[in-house]
Amino acid sequence: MTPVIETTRPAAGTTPLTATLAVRNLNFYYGTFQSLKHINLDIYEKKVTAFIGPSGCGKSTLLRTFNRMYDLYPAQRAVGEIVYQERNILAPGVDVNMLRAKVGMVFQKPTPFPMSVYDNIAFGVRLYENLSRGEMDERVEWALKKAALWTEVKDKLNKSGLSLSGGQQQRLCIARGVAVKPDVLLLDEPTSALDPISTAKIEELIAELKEEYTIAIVTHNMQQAARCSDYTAYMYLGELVEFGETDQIFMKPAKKETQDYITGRFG
Ligand SMILES: Nc1ncnc2c1ncn2[C@@H]1O[C@H](COP(=O)(O)OP(=O)(O)OP(=O)(O)O)[C@@H](O)[C@H]1O
Repeated sequence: MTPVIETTRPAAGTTPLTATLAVRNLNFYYGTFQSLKHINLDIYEKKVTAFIGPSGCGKSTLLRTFNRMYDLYPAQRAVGEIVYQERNILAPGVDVNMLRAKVGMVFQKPTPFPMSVYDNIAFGVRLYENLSRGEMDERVEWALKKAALWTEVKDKLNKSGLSLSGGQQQRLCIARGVAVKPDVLLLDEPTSALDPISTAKIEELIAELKEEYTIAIVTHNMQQAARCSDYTAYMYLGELVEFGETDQIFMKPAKKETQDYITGRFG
């Protein structure tokens, strides 16, 4: 098969992989509608996993199971196992607030809180830690540096987060997620509302963040998946069609459906 999209990342190393999240026979229901069917896959530690597939195939639904975001809605139900730190996070009795601190999420549309840049970061940290003012200042600076935003906002820490540009707001949301020191960052189409320069900044940021965090990203942009991710999952109609190293998925997909989707012959 001819290469479909060239990837430029180095080949995957030989270091053994650790599954930060192990998804086992996961099914998901919106009321009576089943939107995920028997999903099995591992999200590897300190790797970027991209979820691709046509609209409505279940990418966001799957991402939202990883920190039980769906729990906020009574008719939504996940059945199966997602093992994180040797525990099934779907089981009753899991501390969902703690889970969401460890498995943070950034949404498609930037969602800063209507408060200062500083407080956007400090707000979440205060929920979990009791830091002195000096320690909090350090944490805010650290998180903004991690999100490659510090130099742009260091003189505007008391300005509203909503006064920043769209790209800056999205990096503020990433800083907010990173500030509570999570293990996993879930990014749901994080650049779809951004211009190419902001998109490039977020992609660079993803490459840096994966040194320390496990990242799962939903994207409609094939080039972005090819550029940013180490592993790619192709989904269709609630099923996981193919999962593998990004190079393999984009250059030599095993399934014809995957090939058709990434070459644009589908949908
Ligand atoms: N709140 C909801 N209530 C009922 N059905 C829903 C709800 N949210 C999503 N669905 C359905 O679940 C399926 C999966 O939706 P999901 O949003 O996960 O897809 P997606 O792959 O992320 O799509 P997109 O790329 O368009 O964002 C779709 O059939 C959708 O209509």
